[in-house]
Amino acid sequence: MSKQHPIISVTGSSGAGTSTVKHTFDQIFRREGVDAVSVEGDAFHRHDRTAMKRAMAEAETKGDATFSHFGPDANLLEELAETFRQYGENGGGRSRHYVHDQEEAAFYGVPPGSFTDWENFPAESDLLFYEGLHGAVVTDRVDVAQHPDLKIGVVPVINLEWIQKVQRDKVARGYSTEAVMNTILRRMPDYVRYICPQFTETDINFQRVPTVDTSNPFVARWIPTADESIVVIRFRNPRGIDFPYLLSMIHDSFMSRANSIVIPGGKLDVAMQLILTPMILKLVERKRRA
Ligand SMILES: Nc1ncnc2c1ncn2[C@@H]1O[C@H](COP(=O)(O)OP(=O)(O)OP(=O)(O)O)[C@@H](O)[C@H]1O
Ligand SMILES: O=C(CO)[C@H](O)[C@H](O)COP(=O)(O)O
Repeated sequence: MSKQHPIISVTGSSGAGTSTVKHTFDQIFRREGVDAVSVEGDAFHRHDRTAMKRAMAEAETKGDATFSHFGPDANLLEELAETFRQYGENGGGRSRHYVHDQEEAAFYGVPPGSFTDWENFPAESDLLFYEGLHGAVVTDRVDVAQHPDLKIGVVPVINLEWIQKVQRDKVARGYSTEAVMNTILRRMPDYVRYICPQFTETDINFQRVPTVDTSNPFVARWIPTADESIVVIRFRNPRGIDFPYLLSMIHDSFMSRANSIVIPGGKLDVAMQLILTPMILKLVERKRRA
């Protein structure tokens, strides 16, 4: 945590919607004139796609069929924690991009499945914004969660998360349903051990819940729309959250617990703006005063 160089982390599983939520943050940053350095969690994968396949095959020869991108050994979590620590100390650090598909390859100029070179952060920025798998992770070797000043969880209920992953991986990344199912199965132990526990570390969780039948996510032909879902927003510490204001601004919202508000799916963007803008401004004002 740092007054001078604050960090916001948005954490979610693969397909949860963290990249989508980044657009909402980008809008807030642009509108409020906040200069944010962006870090994608995939930049801290340990291996490129070819090396990852090799590492998975090697693990399998040793009887481990669950080596995955969700776990600590497939990622540079120490480096991620060190990047957060360094940014908090002096605003410095570096990142890179993991290129998933042809479109990104055309943009970054390196083939799908590879990394761009590491690049240093610009000399001046207002805050660091992380979006990815491990923004609030704690393992026996590393504590990433201690660094961000604001931690957000993006956590659709699991059937919906799988539908989002299957559709995105098939349409945008060219994988078959079978291949995505195998990835989900491989990652399950790490999902339980390293992804889920993060959502007790986060300050606010946004959990999208479909209101249509998603009981077999592997045959769904489209992602339930905003109108076909509700969102549960849960605050770890509800003190200081102006619930009457949120309830009055978000039509058809209601409190389901003392620290949780439920909103119609179509109001997610406006709810995020109402909730997050004052929090972001507080961090930036604290920085400018420090
Ligand atoms: N609130 C939402 N409503 C409808 N569709 C959504 C929503 N959030 C995400 N999606 C869809 O789900 C898919 C996955 O979302 P996204 O790419 O943002 O996930 P991600 O968490 O960034 O995944 P990864 O870490 O694997 O890149 C996309 O097709 C996206 O359009
Ligand atoms: O979404 C992911 C993690 O957030 C991807 O599964 C990971 O980045 C590896 O990608 P690929 O399987 O396309 O090489």
